[in-house]
Amino acid sequence: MEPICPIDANCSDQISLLLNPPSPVQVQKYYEEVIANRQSCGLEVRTNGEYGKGVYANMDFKKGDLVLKDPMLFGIQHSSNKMDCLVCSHCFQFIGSLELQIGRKLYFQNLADSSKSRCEKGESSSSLQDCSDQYHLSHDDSDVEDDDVEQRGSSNSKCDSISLPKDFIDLLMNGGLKLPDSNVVPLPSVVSCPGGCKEAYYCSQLCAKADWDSYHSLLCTGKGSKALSTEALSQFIQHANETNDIFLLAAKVISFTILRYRKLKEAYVEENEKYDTPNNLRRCNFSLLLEAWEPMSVGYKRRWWDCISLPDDVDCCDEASFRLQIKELAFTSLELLKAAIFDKDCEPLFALDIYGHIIGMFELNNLNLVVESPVENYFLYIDELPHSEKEKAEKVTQPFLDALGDGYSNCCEGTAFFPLQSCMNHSCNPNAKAFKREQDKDGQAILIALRSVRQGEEITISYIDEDLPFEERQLLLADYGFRCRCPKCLDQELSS
Ligand SMILES: C[S@@+](CC[C@H](N)C(=O)[O-])C[C@H]1O[C@@H](n2cnc3c(N)ncnc32)[C@H](O)[C@@H]1O
Repeated sequence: MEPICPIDANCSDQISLLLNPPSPVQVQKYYEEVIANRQSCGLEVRTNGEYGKGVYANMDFKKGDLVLKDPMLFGIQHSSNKMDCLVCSHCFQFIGSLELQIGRKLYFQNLADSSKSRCEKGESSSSLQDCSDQYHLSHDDSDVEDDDVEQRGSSNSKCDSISLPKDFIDLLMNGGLKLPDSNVVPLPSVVSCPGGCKEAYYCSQLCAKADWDSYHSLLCTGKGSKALSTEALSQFIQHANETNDIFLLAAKVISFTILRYRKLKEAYVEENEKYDTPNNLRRCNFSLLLEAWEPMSVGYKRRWWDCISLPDDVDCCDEASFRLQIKELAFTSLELLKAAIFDKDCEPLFALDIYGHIIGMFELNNLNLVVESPVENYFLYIDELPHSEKEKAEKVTQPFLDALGDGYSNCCEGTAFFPLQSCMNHSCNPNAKAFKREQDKDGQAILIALRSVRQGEEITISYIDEDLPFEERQLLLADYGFRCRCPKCLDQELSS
C-alpha cells in the first residue's frame, strides 16, 4: 500500500516551493559564493549550457593540472567499512596511529572469527559493549548481534589470515607496542565527539566543532546530543545500517538545514525583536527555511524511487512493486528520523517527497568517497628498506601482515555530495577525472585535467567507464536518467 505521510498533504505549498528550481540568477549567485570560498579556483558555473548548468574553465589548464579541490557538503563512511578504518568523521582522513589502525582491524577480524566459530558450535556470544570506548567502536558496531558482526566484518576479514593472540592486539591498540618506523606514516590523534557518543571521532578540535555545528549536534547519540530522543535516533541509525546507509546521509542534510535555519532565525530575531509581530515572525520562518535549504535547492534531483535503476535481479513486470517497496523503506526511515529530531518550524523537511528528493539527489550526483590507507604505505616502506634493516623490521611486522590477510590495506570507502563536482556534466571523452594524488589524504574531491583545457571550455568528467562500447555506455547512463549526447556518442550513433 502507498505510504501516507500527512506532512506531504499539510505542507504541500511549502514543499513545492522547496522543490522549485531556483532562478538562474540565484543559482549563479550561489556558485559564485562557493567558488569565492575556494582558493585559486579557475572555474565558473554557467546555468545556460546544453544540459542545464555546467562547470567551465576560466583559465587554461595543462594535462595533469589540478582543476578542482572540492570539499564535500555531505559525506559518510559506509557502515560496512567502519571496522576496516578509523577516520575523522568530518574530513575522513585516517586518525590515531598506524598501530591503532592495524590493532583495531585485527580486533574486529578476531571478533568475527570467534563469533563465527561460536555460531557453528551453536553457542551464544557476549556483547561487544565493554570494548566500545577503548577501541573506538561505532555505536552500531557495539550493539550489533553476532550475525551482523559476521556479515559486516566478513567482507574483509580473511579466512586465509592467521589469528594473533588477543594480548598482542590489545598492546597494539593501547599504545603498548610500537611497530618499527611507524612514524613514517604519522596520523593525527583521535579527538572524541563533544557530545560523548561512541560513533564520531575526529582528527582535530576544529573538525569536531565544524561537524558538531553543521550536522552532528542533532545526530549524536551521546549525553550532549540536541536530538529530541537519542533512543529514537539509535533506532534510526540501526535501521539505516541494516537497510541502506544512504539514509544516514539524508539525515545529515535535514540536520544541516535545521541547524542553519536555527542560526538564521536567531540572527533575525536579534535584529528585529523590537518591531516584529508574531505574525510577521511566522511568515519569515519559511523564508528563513528556504534560505537554509539553498545548498540543496541548487542540486540536480529527482525522487529516489522514481530515478533508482531497476536491479538486475528484479523482473521488469515487478518494477512497480519494487519502486513501492523503496518508497515504503524511505517512509519507515523518515518516521524514525522524525521521532528523533523533528522541529515544528522545519516541518516540510520531514515530508516524504523531500526525503525522496534528497536521496534522489545523491543517487544522481554522488561521487564515491575513497581515502587510501596509510597501512599500505607503511608495509611498502618496510618492503623497500635495505636488506638487513628489512629483515630486522619484518621479524616484528610480518606476523601482523599475515594476520591482516589480503584486506590489509583497505581504503576508507563511502559516498559524498560535492557542490561543484556535482555540477559537472558527463562526456564519453572527458577532459577531467576524479583522481587522488599521493598528497591527498582526506575526503575532498580532486579533479585533474586529462589533457590541456582552454579558458572557456566546459570541464567534463565521465560518470562511467568511457571505454565501453556505445550501447553499453548508453545503458549505464540510463541509470543517471539520460541518453548521452556528447560528440563521441553523436558520432558513433551516426556511424552505426
Ligand atoms: C550531475 S548532473 C550535472 C549537472 C546538470 N547539468 C545540472 O543542470 O544540474 C547530471 C545531469 O546532467 C545532464 N547531463 C549531463 N551530461 C550529459 C550528457 N553528456 N548528455 C545529456 N545530458 C547530460 C543529465 O540530465 C544528467 O542527469
